Amino acid sequence: MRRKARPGGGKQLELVIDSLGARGDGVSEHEGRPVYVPGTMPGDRLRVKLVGERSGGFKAEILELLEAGESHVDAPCQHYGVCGGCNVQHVAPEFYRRWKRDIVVQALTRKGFSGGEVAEMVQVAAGTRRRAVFSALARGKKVSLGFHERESHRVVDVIDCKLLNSPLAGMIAPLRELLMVLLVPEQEKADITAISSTAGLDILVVSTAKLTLEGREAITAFAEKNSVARFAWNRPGEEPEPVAIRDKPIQVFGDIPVLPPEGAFLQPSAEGQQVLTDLVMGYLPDSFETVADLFSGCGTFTFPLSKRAQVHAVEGDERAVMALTTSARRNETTHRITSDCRDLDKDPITEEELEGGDCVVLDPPRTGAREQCYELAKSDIKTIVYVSCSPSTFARDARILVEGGYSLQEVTPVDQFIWSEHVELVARFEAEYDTDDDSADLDVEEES
Ligand SMILES: C[S@@+](CC[C@H](N)C(=O)[O-])C[C@H]1O[C@@H](n2cnc3c(N)ncnc32)[C@H](O)[C@@H]1O
Repeated sequence: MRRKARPGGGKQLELVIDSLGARGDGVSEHEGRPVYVPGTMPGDRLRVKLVGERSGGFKAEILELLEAGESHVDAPCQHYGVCGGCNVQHVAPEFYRRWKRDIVVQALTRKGFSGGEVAEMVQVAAGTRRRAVFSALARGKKVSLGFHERESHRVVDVIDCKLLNSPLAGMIAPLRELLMVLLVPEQEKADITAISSTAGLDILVVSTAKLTLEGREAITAFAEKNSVARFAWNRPGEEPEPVAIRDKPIQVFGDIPVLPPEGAFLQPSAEGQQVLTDLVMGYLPDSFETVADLFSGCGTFTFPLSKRAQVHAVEGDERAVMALTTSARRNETTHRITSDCRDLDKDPITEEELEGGDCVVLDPPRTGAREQCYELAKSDIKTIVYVSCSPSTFARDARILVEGGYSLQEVTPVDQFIWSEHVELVARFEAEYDTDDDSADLDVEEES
């Protein structure tokens, strides 16, 4: 039988890296096509092997680093190069800051913006991650617990992770021990969302493994020993079952305590949450009466916003809306909070529903908020603050808003996903002066 030809042919060559691509790989050129080499930097001289195709070019692996570029530094983590979590730990801090900010600038210039709107990037420190999703896999008598290798289903057995805060980092070894009881008998796998809260860890395991009596007892003992507030088990397609509840894993938004559902979306670090909240608050006008908080989650921005105005929070996850409304009912906020569970892609808040509102804050998932932005573009909302975790879908949506008569005033990149190619941002749009508006004409005449 003939063996399938390997893309790139396994060919070996020597090259020099020219730039760092948007996915964090060094980029060079071979036969007029780009060559992407993970773990490399501009100025690196290397011997590589072509191992596949990517984006009209080649993927390559390093065989030997012959000479390192001046911004190529040693990665601080022992799992670097294998773990898919952090692919740019080899980049010197100053180069890293410029490269990450530039990802935002380039996404905007591709959509016809000048890029001059982009402010300096705000960085969150390593060692602060309070929410992480781990993978676990039983093989024989062992369980690997950590993160996926890059572009692979293999799990890197993480000993030490530089991103995690100390409660999460300290949980890895005991959790691995526990998973031996839970996953080894059936040789199962699991996804584990772990969140640190003021009351202790909040852990959700999603797995098809059957939970035995021995497993339940092991979870209870683990929870007692490791300051776990809540430990829930979730078979896919079923509701999460709380197996051990020792306390309420409360999160605080503004100064309002909220009890999120198991495995809830939260900003990955408390520090990042504060940075984003401060930017959102700072981009809103000094005084306004109403604001819609779209894609509100459990109320990260809703509660701080409620100190300044009446808030209407809209979110697609029913359990998150429940957490938000329960907390709004229990805790006095200065202004009223209303909420709605709604799919904003299929059923965006319409131009008519937005009528008379002052401001909108939106924080969609990576796919952006195209349908919602078409409605916003037609509305008479004065200020829109857009929080995004994807510069490219943000730039697409920004173009919709600008074509609808908004101006993009400022964009601040935020680095919460440290040592990865992911970058977040907060942006402010203002409604442009409408010359067809008679009342606006009148105001100008009266002033002059
Ligand atoms: C990036 S998170 C932001 C959540 C919140 N603003 C925060 O900072 O914690 C995006 C939120 O959008 C929600 N979501 C995703 N798709 C949605 C949709 N089509 N309609 C409404 N909400 C959606 C998710 O459940 C998630 O809570």
